[in-house]
Amino acid sequence: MSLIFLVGFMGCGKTSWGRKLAAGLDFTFIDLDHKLEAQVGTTVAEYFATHGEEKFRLLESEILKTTDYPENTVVSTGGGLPCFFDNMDWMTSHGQTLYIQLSPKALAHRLENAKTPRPVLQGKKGDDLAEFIEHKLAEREGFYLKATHHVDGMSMSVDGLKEVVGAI
Ligand SMILES: Nc1ncnc2c1ncn2[C@@H]1O[C@H](COP(=O)(O)OP(=O)(O)O)[C@@H](O)[C@H]1O
Ligand SMILES: O=C(O)C1=C[C@@H](OP(=O)(O)O)[C@@H](O)[C@H](O)C1
Ligand SMILES: [Mg+2]
Repeated sequence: MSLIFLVGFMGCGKTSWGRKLAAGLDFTFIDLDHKLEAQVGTTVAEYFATHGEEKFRLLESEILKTTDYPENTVVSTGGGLPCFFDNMDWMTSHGQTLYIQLSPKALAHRLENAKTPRPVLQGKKGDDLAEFIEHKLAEREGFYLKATHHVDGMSMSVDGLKEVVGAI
């Protein structure tokens, strides 16, 4: 049973790399935000707006822990998931965890241009966004660093990721 959880800040590439890595390994791909959206029938942003962050955190944790994962699966998590409850410990005890590390500057650049709205960012732009990311990443990175493997988000490739997974 190989279960690989991708963790990291919003915009580091968990969803896009997760899909590519799963295809490269011939694994199943699950994005927990997509799973939540399918379950509640709205987008993450709409769910936040209607029910608030606290309910979202409870639901994403429940989905993480109750999903019936197929044998070989790459799981992309939401950027906040490792930082709530015992979610990070749960992932490290149920599979391998891989932190996609990116600088606040690179994250700000991606999130400024991202199509999917991130409610946690509250529509921030420019310097406000950059400052917010720096603080939020500092707050969250201790959780991400608990991951068993760390990869540089700027110099990633599917083959490089496969090598890391092979080593696992
Ligand atoms: N390797 C990359 N280089 C540049 N931009 C990227 C790369 N991977 C993802 N992006 C962009 O960054 C944004 C966030 O990617 P996504 O996979 O949704 O990240 P996450 O799931 O970690 O929030 C998207 O707009 C995507 O197009
Ligand atoms: O960092 C966060 O708190 C969040 C990250 C999002 O996922 P991505 O990291 O895939 O953007 C999504 O779960 C939600 O908007 C909250
Ligand atoms: Mg994502």
